[in-house]
Amino acid sequence: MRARQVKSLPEVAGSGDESPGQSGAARDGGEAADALDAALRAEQKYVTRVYARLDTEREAAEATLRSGPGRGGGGGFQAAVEREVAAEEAARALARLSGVERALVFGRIDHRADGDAAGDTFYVGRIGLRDEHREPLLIDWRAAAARPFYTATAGSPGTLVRRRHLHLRDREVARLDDEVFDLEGMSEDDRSTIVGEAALLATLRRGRTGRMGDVVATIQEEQDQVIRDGLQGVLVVQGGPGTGKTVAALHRAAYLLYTHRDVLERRGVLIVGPNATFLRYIEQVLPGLGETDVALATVGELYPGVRATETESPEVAVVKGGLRMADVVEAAVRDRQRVPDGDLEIEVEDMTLRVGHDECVRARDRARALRAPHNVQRRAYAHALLDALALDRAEQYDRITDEPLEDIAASGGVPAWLQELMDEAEESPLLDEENLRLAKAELWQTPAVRGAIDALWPELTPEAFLDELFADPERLRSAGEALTEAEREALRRPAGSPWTVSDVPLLDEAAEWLGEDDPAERARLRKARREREAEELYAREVIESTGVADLEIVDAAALAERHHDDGPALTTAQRAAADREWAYGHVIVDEAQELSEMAWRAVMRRVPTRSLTVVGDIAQTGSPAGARSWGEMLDRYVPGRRREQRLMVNYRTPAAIMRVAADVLAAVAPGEVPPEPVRDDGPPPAAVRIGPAELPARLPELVRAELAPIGDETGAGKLAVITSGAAREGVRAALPDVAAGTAPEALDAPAVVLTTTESKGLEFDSVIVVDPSGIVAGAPRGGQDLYVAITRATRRLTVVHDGDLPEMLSALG
Ligand SMILES: Nc1ncnc2c1ncn2[C@@H]1O[C@H](COP(=O)(O)OP(=O)(O)OP(=O)(O)O)[C@@H](O)[C@H]1O
Repeated sequence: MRARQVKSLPEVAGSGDESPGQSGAARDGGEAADALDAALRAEQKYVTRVYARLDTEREAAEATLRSGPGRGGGGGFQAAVEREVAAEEAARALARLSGVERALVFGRIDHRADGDAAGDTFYVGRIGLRDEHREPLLIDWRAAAARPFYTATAGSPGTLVRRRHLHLRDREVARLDDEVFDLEGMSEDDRSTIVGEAALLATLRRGRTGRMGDVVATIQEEQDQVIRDGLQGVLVVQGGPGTGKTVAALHRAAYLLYTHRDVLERRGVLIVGPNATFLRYIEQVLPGLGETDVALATVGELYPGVRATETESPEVAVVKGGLRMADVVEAAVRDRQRVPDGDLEIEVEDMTLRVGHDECVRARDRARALRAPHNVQRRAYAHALLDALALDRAEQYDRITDEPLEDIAASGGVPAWLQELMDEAEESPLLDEENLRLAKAELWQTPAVRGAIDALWPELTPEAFLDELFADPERLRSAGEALTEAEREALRRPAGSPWTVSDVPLLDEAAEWLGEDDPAERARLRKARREREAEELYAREVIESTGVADLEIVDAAALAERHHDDGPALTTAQRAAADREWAYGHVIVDEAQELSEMAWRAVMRRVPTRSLTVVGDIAQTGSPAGARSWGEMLDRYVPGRRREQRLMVNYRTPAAIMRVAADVLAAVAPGEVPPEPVRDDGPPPAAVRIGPAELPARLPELVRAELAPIGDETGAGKLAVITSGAAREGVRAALPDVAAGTAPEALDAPAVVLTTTESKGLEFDSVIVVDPSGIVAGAPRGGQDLYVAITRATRRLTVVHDGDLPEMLSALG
């Protein structure tokens, strides 16, 4: 049973009193109303003060920005940097202060009195603010002092005597919810971690807007543990649908950046999510949480320069996602490092230059022995062959000039002085160092030589390499020994085919083996990186020495960048996203169950410190190349070193829908326990039988009927029609006016048609699932897809079917 200790004022009489610790003794209605008024007035006064402070700070930042860094003003580089620091600080402060207008203050905690001394009271909000005397006015939700607001439970309230939720409408205090902790006699129930229930349920009842809500005011204890877990190592967050995994992961990103800013501001945080729609869905939340330096990417975007969105058939996805592809890529790279079958022979200016087969093999082996990627090893191979070719040419020249003399010598007519010269020449090397260098350079410019070396050991981009591999059955056969004939056949496709999501980890793998293809570009990047680091160090020193060291709002890296190239300042996230070899300070993977083994390799490469948060639900794995267990994917990277947190409370799906979902879960993942729903509202889910022929007439009707109550209740509801792949075209034809797919506008539309894959991670007030049997039959993990589809609803679920309902939905029959 859940302990219900939350009362909305005015039920909690006396809690309007400023003195903490009073519990709700019964009073008559008049007194309670007075208490509520007094409480609201007192809180309004405080909230007004906090907003006034926000305005003052905003104006100050604006004024600094208006005066600008100033172009002139002398004072040398140091002064120029100082002015930039001030402007930079002001710009960042302004961005920070502007993003928090809504619900700036949302909580208050009262600590127990200590002897005669009154207990401390703190207000908790989206950022920290101090008054004009530098006294704390508002505590940042991520600060240690705010922690009890999230962690206190009836069972373990710590030193708290009261927690209060403040609900603001614009800048007005609209409602208060109090929780008065009774220190005696309240047993701790597992589910009593759902604290602030009234505040929570109010948040949950809000209509969906197509954007993930900001739930910073109602973070729950089990989520708080996830958010504030340490930075080091791998944290796995396993939880059923709607348990707030994404919410917790986003708040964790904000929390980590706040708490470990020193490490993370320069290295950044990467969030990997399932699809572009999903990332769009969450990206507005991050600035709201006070952070902008977080890079978001799908797996299809992990390799700079490619944005893959197309997926493959399950068979191809399984092959491309499997670890054996790492061997295939390695073997295919080695296949591009050839020696000629016999001797290497090249026609140059009427002369046949020759390098013996054995020498070619030695050159290749020496190049391969270098611990360097293919394109770098190629240079060693080319040098060795050029050496041999230059020598061969010199010998041939030598023979030509020597021949007439040798003829004379053979006839015994060589004068002594000439014999001496010939002996000397015999002993001295044919080419000195300088001549060798010149000869090699010249040969390198000769098309026949360059062509021969390119053919043996070509310089390769990952794109060209993979394209050629998949287009050439011979290459696939040679490199794909680890695969079956059918698997190799599955990989085949015409040259120039568009990149798919499962190609991206392979491009990344290939890039590791091949290395940068342009040494000059690589050197330029290295030099630029070194210079920027020096600038950053300098900017940091200036920031510290000038005393504007409220460092959380000054980014030395961005400042140095601006100084460095005078171009637009790039954020850490932007720089990181453009650099394949960027090492992030922390990586968060959401819907992580979908990542293939090859995708995990690409992710792990981006975080050599193995500081990761892995968020997902094994029972929702839809991708045939995705995870069956966390150990299967992660153990090889962090053997025995991962922590696991489970989220067990479902904040999204009402109990009646969850009962149906539980049957599906039992069928597809018998070991998994469905999360317990918090909500018990909304109508029972329904099944409607509609044949394909009737869809055009009846589906629009159903959509209209579903949208009407949503609109009436909140005015901002959302509906999704989630369909099987097989029924998709029919559904779209039946709903020509309804948005479809993952285009950005679709999120803002009142209704949208999606496939199960597209609906991953999203939620809607009302969901119509079309063709459940088709969903189950349409993919190797179709049952999991159905589980995902029916758990997207926050209020209403209708299942449209033609034949019999699948067995696992029999509760709807
Ligand atoms: N503490 C909370 N207070 C208010 N709302 C919450 C809280 N935690 C989660 N929610 C809400 O519950 C819903 C589900 O959260 P979220 O999308 O993070 O779940 P999830 O575990 O990622 O789900 P899925 O696995 O199905 O994608 C969201 O609307 C979120 O705002």
